[in-house]
Amino acid sequence: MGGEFIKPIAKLGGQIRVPGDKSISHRAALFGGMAHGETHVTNFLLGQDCLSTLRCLKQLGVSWERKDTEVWIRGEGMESWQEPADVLDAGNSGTTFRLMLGALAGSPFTITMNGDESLRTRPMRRVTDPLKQMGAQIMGRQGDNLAPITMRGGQLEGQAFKTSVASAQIKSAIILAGIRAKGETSVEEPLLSRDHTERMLRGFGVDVQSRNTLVKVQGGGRLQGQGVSVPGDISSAAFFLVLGSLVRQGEIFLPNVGINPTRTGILDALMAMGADIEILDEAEICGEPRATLRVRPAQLRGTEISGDMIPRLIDEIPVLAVAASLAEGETLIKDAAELRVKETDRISTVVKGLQALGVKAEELPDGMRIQGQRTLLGGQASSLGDHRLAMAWAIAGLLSQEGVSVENMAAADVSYPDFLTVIKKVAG
Ligand SMILES: O=C(O)C1=C[C@@H](OP(=O)(O)O)[C@@H](O)[C@H](O)C1
Ligand SMILES: C=C(OP(=O)(O)O)C(=O)O
Repeated sequence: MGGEFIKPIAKLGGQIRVPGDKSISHRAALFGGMAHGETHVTNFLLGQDCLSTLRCLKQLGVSWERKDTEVWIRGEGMESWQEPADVLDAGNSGTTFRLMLGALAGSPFTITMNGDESLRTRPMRRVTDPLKQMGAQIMGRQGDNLAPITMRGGQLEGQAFKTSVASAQIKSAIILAGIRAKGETSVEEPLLSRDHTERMLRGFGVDVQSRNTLVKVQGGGRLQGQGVSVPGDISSAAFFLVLGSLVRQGEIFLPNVGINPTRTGILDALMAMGADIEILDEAEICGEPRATLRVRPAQLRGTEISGDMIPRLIDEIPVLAVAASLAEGETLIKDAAELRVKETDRISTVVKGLQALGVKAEELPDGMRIQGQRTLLGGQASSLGDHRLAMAWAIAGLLSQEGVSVENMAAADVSYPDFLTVIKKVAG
């Protein structure tokens, strides 16, 4: 197997400015396209996923301009959206697919949404069912569950939904449809998922009520264009939090990282494992808290990660599993069956990848068990086209004894286009 060879490092230092938050960038672009007036986004993530959202908006007739990480969207309201002449392609992005469906459910025309090979295997009934109940007509493969999915939107009726999984994509799709529905729409989830939609919609002038796991919105709301300053992505910072904790020497500063409490499970988990992470210079801008994170090496110990912690660190589990491999004792991750429906089945792919690197890891139906060890030998690993795996295996390489060759490292472009450049700089 070829791949990108990532060699071990013993020390590192300095400052790493991680790119803009993926969830917040998607929402800034989409809400800007739904709004009236200009939305100016700074620190927009140039990952493939967020570029897919921008492309879909263009196909609907929304005009925007981008210069590096700044985006200007000239919204004319959802009423101005036009039936696209071609299929809307969400690429690898579940967020683009599900949030777009929700936003378009009130549009009186027909769209077809599709995605790449991975996205075409991911479950969509979790959003098509509620949107159908609200009044949209939807057809897709395997009982309207798999892309390509065709929808004819129209008059929607507000409804009260209870979801069986904690998912910000389901919650957001329903709320976005609810803005265009008659009456009240509410979503209650079993555990609190990330709340960027609720926070940002309030900034755009929509009256979104939320209490614990219940969110309500009244139909007929109007979005007003806004300035959105996107914080750095804590899901991207996670790779350096793990690296900085387990490297032998050095200190890293990560400025302007989003620390919304629905996203900081990774900080709680690493600190429970004994990590030396300090949160400095806290500030709140555009309704989203952010801070500088300082990380220093520490002896990590195994822990249990389960329950309401899971939605707060769901995308960080691949790199957390690498941390667990080098912690003292066992780490148990459970209640995380959602990992099976991400870009890959991340329970199976993470466990198999760790095993290939010589780690004792075991797959569980809803998680994994990992035996920590003193050293990680290294070897070969593949991203299997999953961006989070590509980056987790690169971190394993930097922390290994003999290096790791990562097949299809380019998958990282989905959420962190400069990752390899940063790693090479860090590795000297
Ligand atoms: O709403 C979002 O921006 C996201 C929600 C999560 O997915 P689910 O809603 O499927 O849990 C997360 O895994 C994904 O990376 C981004
Ligand atoms: C699951 C992810 O994203 P999405 O669902 O948008 O494809 C992710 O970024 O890890």
